[in-house]
Amino acid sequence: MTSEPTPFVIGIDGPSGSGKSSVSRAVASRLGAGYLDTGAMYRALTWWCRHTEVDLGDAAAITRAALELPLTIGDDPEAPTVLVDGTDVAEAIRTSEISSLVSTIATVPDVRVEMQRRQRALIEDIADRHGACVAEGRDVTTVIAPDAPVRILLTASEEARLRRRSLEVHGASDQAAIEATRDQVVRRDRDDSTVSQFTEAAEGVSVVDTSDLDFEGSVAAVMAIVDAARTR
Ligand SMILES: Nc1ncnc2c1ncn2[C@@H]1O[C@H](COP(=O)(O)OP(=O)(O)OP(=O)(O)O)[C@@H](O)[C@H]1O
Ligand SMILES: Nc1ccn([C@H]2C[C@H](O)[C@@H](COP(=O)(O)O)O2)c(=O)n1
Repeated sequence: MTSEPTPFVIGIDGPSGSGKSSVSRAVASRLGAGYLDTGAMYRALTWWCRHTEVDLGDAAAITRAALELPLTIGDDPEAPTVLVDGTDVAEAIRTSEISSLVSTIATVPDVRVEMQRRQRALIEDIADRHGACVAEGRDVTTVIAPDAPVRILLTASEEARLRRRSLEVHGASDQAAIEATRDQVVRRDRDDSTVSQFTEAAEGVSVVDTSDLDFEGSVAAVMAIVDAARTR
């Protein structure tokens, strides 16, 4: 009798601008795996709260919105889709407004419980259907999938992360562009790290520092860890 191969889960956490989303998508594509961007789920909830005029100072109202959130998230790493109540919000959730508000939502404890419940179910489903799932965020390696066979903390220096994000958002990395990006990177990480541990690797989590790597180098470093785990 042959047994079914165990679905393979790769968890990648890290601070803002470390390259989690872009590297995770590239790795998932190379592996033919499904992809889950857990941060997109918090962003979608933030968009939904704004859209339905939820008071962002009211934690109970935000929690109710999280429980009711009509979210459909795609798992194709080449084209990850995010629909809320049938509306395509993939672009709308990346605005500076959502980036600056999302931590307020993501630090409500009961919101996290609901999002983590959804994320565990999604990872299981994606891994079952594709044979493997690359899931990225802030607490995948520690809370959502602490038993995943591959767990990676993708880091980069604050300077590198600010430079990357300001290039992406403002098309420049001069001092003015860096200052305009600081809130979305440094303040957001400070707020987010009050509820998740993504600045230091938990036991058993491999660290990939991308500060001095180019994008392909970051992908290759993650692939080397994945390949080693697959042949174990
Ligand atoms: N060596 C590198 N490794 C990964 N990404 C890099 C690298 N150099 C530049 N980048 C670029 O940095 C930018 C930020 O990457 P990405 O959005 O994947 O980060 P992130 O960790 O998911 O950030 P956030 O949590 O804020 O969404 C992207 O435009 C990416 O192409
Ligand atoms: N597992 C996760 C993923 C994300 N968040 C929060 C923290 C971020 O500010 C926000 C958006 O994530 P991003 O798109 O920047 O990766 O969502 C979290 O708390 N836990």
